Amino acid sequence: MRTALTIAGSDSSGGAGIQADIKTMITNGVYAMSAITALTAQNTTGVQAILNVTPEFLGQELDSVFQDIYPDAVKIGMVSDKDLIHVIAEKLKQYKAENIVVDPVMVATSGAKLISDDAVEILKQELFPLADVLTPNIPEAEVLVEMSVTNAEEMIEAAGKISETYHCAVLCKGGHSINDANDLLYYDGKYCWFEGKRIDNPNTHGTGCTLSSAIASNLAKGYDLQTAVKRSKQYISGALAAMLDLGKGSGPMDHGFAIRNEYVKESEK
Ligand SMILES: Nc1ncnc2c1ncn2[C@@H]1O[C@H](COP(=O)(O)OP(=O)(O)OP(=O)(O)O)[C@@H](O)[C@H]1O
Ligand SMILES: Cc1ncc(COP(=O)(O)O)c(N)n1
Repeated sequence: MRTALTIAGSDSSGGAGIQADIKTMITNGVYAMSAITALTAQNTTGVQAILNVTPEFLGQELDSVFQDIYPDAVKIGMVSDKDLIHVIAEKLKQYKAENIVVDPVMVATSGAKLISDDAVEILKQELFPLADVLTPNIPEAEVLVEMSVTNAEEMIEAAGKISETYHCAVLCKGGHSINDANDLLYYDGKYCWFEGKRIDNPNTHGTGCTLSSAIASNLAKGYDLQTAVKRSKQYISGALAAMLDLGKGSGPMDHGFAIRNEYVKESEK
């Protein structure tokens, strides 16, 4: 069986972070492992508290995983502290990790800041150059290129700049755009769109985590990047269309859709 590792924060409400990643990896047909960067006390209305693990402990988690069950792909989500980012970069290099998907998580759907200001710089310097694909949403792309992104042309320009700077593919996600939910993949100086109809569902807690984990799972299974993104877009659309409505704020998605319909059987092929 192919294997995937998520390096991310725990979300006590189960909608985002490690919990979303593991649900996604299972339903996308890979064995899921985790190295937790932080515990969050969080729900659909906000993030109430964050407790980072120590850099030493994160290093031990990564040693435990890499020295035993080597992951076929690695997804990196919330890492709020620069020393933690440093450890991740060192370990990914030491173990020659492959198929690295970096979701540059900055702000939660609920508005809470999930990364310290000085950590963004270290993320750019140390982790982005190791990534095979970066998956910023529009506000994150704006921070990374210091320009506003309000239409398709600006998405192409921003993704192109990020791709050229860090020498990796960039998937600029369109969930925050006004009209459709079209995502743009920029790689090797080319780009292509993955079109999605906007689903009228306010419960989008964890969409970014889910998409990046689905991409990592599909890369782990040996799909090329374009196919991995295509399958992952299909997965996130299915999870949103299931219209789960839990909690008082922007609720989580229903990964069970994949078990109830043919997605799981299909993903095992
Ligand atoms: N209402 C929607 N209808 C259809 N697809 C959506 C919708 N909202 C988000 N998506 C899709 O979900 C994926 C994640 O995109 P989004 O821009 O929401 O990322 P994000 O902001 O990082 O997510 P998060 O909510 O975890 O922070 C993309 O494929 C995007 O197109
Ligand atoms: C632990 C953790 N990781 C990532 C997110 C971002 O997800 P979202 O923007 O959907 O809240 C989050 N809220 N919590």
